[in-house]
Amino acid sequence: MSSGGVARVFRGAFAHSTRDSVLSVHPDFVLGVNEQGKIVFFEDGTNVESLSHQWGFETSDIELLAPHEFFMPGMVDTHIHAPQYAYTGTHLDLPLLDWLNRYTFPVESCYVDLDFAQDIYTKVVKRTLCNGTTTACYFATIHTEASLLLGQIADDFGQRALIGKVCMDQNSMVPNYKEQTDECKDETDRFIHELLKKKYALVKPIVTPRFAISCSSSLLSDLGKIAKNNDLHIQSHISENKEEVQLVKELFPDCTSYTDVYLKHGLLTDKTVMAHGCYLTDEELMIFHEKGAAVSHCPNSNISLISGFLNVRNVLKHKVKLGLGTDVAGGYSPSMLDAIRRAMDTSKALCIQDAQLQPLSYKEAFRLATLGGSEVLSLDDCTGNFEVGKDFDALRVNICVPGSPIDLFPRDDLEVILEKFLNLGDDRNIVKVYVAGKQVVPFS
Ligand SMILES: O=c1[nH]c(=O)c2nc[nH]c2[nH]1
Ligand SMILES: [Zn+2]
Repeated sequence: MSSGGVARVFRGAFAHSTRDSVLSVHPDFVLGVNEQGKIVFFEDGTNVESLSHQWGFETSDIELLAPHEFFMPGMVDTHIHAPQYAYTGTHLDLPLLDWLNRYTFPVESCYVDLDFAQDIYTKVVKRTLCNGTTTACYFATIHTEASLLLGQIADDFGQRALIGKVCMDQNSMVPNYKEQTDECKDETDRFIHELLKKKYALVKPIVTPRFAISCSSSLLSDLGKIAKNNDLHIQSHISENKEEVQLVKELFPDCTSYTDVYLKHGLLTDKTVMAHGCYLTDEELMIFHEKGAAVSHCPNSNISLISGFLNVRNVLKHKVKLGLGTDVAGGYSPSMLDAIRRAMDTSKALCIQDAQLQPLSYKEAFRLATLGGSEVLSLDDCTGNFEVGKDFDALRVNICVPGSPIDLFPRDDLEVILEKFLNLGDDRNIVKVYVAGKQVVPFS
């Protein structure tokens, strides 16, 4: 395309969320992307002539979408365990703590083997990208080298990612899967500095205490300091299952709540994302709000491990930042479309129990999977929707691909098409994926 600051121009239907609107649909818009992958204009299709003069492109160079196609923002998986992809879709017969001991820790301990890591990590990055996850917030394992490898693979395939080397110095059930406290702190420092040294444009480290049960108080404090000194993101788990909440109470008797454990150790900041939160009290949600900390709602995992139901309405009422996570492999699906569907199912299940509750709409679930996720990861200045100045992270969706699981009818408008895609679509309908303006699916 001609010079003048625009590298690609698309024209067709767009759907996204904004700060003020849970769903904004534009049946005929034009969007321009510059060489740096940033959106430089996003306007009504009737402005195309003046835009072509202003930005110096030929209208014949515009990429036109078909009537059954639309763009939506790439989805943000705010919580996924890359190593657990090795057994996704299996091992869902035990509650959380038994599940960790029986299946998760033995598998995660294998990532000392970099060939094994390379295979699984390549597959999880490719699978999530094909399913429309343009940004992923990953847990890796305790192994620094394999965690760095996950960062390299995400960078190679062009996925935006936060990568966490898992920190744990307590593990009575699988004692070979933990580190000594000092070693864990030193390796976390090394991981952060090695990853930052790579200067990947879209891949950054995130401080990752596994959860309060597998970390000593001393390790939690060290990690709080590391995050503060390096201005880093933090991720962990909180209040997923009743047995876990009870054990945390016993392990940290000086703390008033599970939230207080992380608060006291400097781990609850405006760059913190905590997965699950099914049993957070209103007082704890108020602390989340005050600190600007976020919750990752992982509905597939919450049901699969029989953990609990997160009341999304109550989280939103407390103005706590909220996004969706697949939580592979406690959640059996790596697709954020599944997370959207399970979030709506969970909300409806809660409505069966309480007729006063308002179910989550598909529009709200769409927002959580896109803009909400970007807010959770404090990346909403660069991704989450099609605002000018943000990176072009987008899915080109085609409802009428061969073998499509969706049928369209003449009266289906853009909102109906979007709703059908969210409820019925899959990776066959996601014909192209862009991250920061670069086409990353189909793979080059
Ligand atoms: O769903 C979960 N998956 C995990 O790997 C994990 N570790 C601590 N708590 C956890 N919850
Ligand atoms: Zn998890």
